[in-house]
Formats: sequence, structure tokens, C-alpha cells
Amino acid sequence: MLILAGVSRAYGEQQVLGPLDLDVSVGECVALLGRNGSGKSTLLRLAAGREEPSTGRVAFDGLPMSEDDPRIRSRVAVVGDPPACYPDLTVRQHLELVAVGHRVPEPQARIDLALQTHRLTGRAAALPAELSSGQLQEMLLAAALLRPMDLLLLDEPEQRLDPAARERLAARLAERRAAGTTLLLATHHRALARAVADRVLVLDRGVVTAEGPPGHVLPEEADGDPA
Ligand SMILES: Nc1ncnc2c1ncn2[C@@H]1O[C@H](COP(=O)(O)OP(=O)(O)OP(=O)(O)O)[C@@H](O)[C@H]1O
Repeated sequence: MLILAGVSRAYGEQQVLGPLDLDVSVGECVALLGRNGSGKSTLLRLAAGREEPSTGRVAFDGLPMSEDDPRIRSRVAVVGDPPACYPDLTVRQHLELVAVGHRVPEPQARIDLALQTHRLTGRAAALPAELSSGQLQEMLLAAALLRPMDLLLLDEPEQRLDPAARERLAARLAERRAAGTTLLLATHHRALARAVADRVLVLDRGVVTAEGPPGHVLPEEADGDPA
């Protein structure tokens, strides 16, 4: 579904990622963990086709990955930084925009359910600037999860969420995975990785230092936190 082959990224003289290979199968959920600055977001931007790798290639279902390709845009959802929102549209209007753009069936019922799931029913008429940072993150997640997709890319989706919201997020992502969506996420939250990932990759200074099932790479009783 998603292939990164010999991918590396340098900014000027600084090599921040790879070269590395990553092959994410259809329906698989891969979690990237690692300290601040280890290259997780860079890898996700390359995987989303938002940036070109310095070397190597990224392919989605056999197509060269590019966020400008409409064949890819319709199948790949991204929740990343910076947050993508319109300052003059309300929460409900953001969801309506996504529903129209992606031809979501029964849009109003689905939007109402999304608002409820993400605890935004009472904030449906609010503008992004009127939301708390956690509510804004919930809106971005609600918008991404509302639409049909084959691949979901998430950069630290747990950020700014309280523990209960993080648990709901884990449940929503597990549902998505069970429905066959392929997932690649960067996270600092080991419990989220354990709850949803089939495979964990730990990055350190742009290099994969550990890889395997979460139970092996992230044992619950471990003292040290690779993230
Ligand atoms: N546009 C850029 N120009 C120069 N250096 C960059 C740029 N983007 C990222 N970097 C550098 O690349 C390295 C990897 O950054 P990246 O954001 O991928 O890390 P991360 O693992 O996502 O970190 P965090 O957990 O803090 O989000 C860092 O040293 C960062 O300073």
C-alpha cells in the first residue's frame, strides 16, 4: 500500500532521516516512536507526499506519492502539523466541507455522530479560534475520520488530548484498522501504539533502532521509554 524505498531527507548539510526502507501492507497499522527530533514528522511528510525525499522514492498503491495527485488525494487522509483549518468556518462547516468534497453518504447524520463522538456537539457553531487546543485537535480528527480513505497518516494525533479523549482516539483508530484502513502514525504515546499498532518502529536520529510488534518493542513493564 505504502512503500518507502531508500528514502532519506537532508536539510542543507544536516541529514535528518535515513536512508531507510518501509513497506506498509494493506490494512496494517505502523506506529513510529522516537524522541523529539528523531525524524518522525519528516518521515510522515515524505509518506504524505508533502515533501520530496533527498534520495529514494515513495509510492502509494503503485503510484509515485504526491499530495497533488487527485487519485491519491481521494484515498489518503492526513492529520498533521500545522493544523489545516479555515479561520472563518465553524466546526460544523469544516465537517460539511469534508463531507461534500468526499461525497460522504447521509452527511448530516454522519456529521452529527462525528460531533458527538468527538465531544463537539456543543461547539458545532464555534470558529477554530474559539476552541480549546484539545477541541481543535478533536475537530481535525473528526474531519479526517469522517471521509472515506484507504490510508490514514497521523502525526502525533494524541497531542493536546486529555486521557479520556486519547482512549476514545485509540478506539476510533482500532475501528478504522478493523475496517481495513492502512495506518501510519507518529506518536509519543506508547499506550496508543500498543492499542492500535501491528508494528512499531523506533527512530533515533533518523535511523530505525528497533522494529517489531508492540509487545516486543514496547513492553509495558519497561522503565525506559524509547519515545
Ligand atoms: N524544514 C526543516 N529545516 C531544517 N531542519 C528541519 C526541518 N524540519 C525538520 N528539521 C530537523 O529534522 C530533524 C527531525 O525533525 P522531525 O520534526 O522530523 O522530528 P520528530 O521526531 O517529529 O520530532 P517531535 O517528536 O519533536 O515532533 C530535527 O533535527 C529538526 O530540527
